[in-house]
Amino acid sequence: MSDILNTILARKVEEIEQRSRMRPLEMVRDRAEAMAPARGFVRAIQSKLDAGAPAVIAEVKKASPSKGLIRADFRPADIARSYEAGGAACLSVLTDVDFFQGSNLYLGEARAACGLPVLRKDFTVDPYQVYEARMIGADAILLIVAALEDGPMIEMANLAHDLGMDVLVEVHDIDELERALQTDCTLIGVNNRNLRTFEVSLDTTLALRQAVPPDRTLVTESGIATPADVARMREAGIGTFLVGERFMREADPGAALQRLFAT
Ligand SMILES: O=P(O)(O)OC[C@@H](O)[C@@H](O)c1c[nH]c2ccccc12
Repeated sequence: MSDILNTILARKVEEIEQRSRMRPLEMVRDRAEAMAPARGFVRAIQSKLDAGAPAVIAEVKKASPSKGLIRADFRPADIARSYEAGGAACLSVLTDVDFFQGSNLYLGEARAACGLPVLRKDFTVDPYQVYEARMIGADAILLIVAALEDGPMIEMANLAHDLGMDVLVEVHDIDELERALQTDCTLIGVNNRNLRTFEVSLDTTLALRQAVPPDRTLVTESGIATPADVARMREAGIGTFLVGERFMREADPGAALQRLFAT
């Protein structure tokens, strides 16, 4: 099977080999463990929800394999400040270099420019990356169930928690959701985009909604572009959103956030 997800994962394994030769695991682990405590990612979402407001995880995303270059004028610090002013609960920053034109540096720049908790958005397949995430300042990581066996998924979720980070566990269908529920992660992301075909449908979220237990928080991810999309999700009881492209195409991403979620 040579779909895009498999291509990315194969490259990721090489990338981790290269990185760990440059900077061995022990060094990354020591630095991760010496970091100041993480900002509470789940906590920031919960406080929006408690106030009756939508909780928006606003994404800092320059490009993607499906859309190519999304934002030419890409300054992560400015984007982060704009998102914070626009009422975002948290940020998500793409750090994958080869497929999303992301960077670990972008995460640091965005985080330093605001007070929001930041998710490192990458394809996490090895504990090395969990330590690395904390070392670069991440407050949360993404685990994509489609990319992981159960053992490593649970192990890396536990490691992230031990390092004080929160975890967003991403699923696309009911089988993946059942696997995700083996972890004790609060945030369950339902990706409306199929990472193998790039097809996007908000029906993905609606189909899985009932199967997410009440002690978890469903995060609807990808393809949210219009007030009608937001209304449809809110009518289904969903309050937490991960949005990238829609904001990245606007000069002022935070103002676009405010407009999209104005009721
Ligand atoms: O730009 P969009 O359609 O608003 O989507 C944001 C986010 O959901 C998407 O970037 C994403 C969701 N899961 C991922 C996994 C890897 C890379 C990217 C993603």
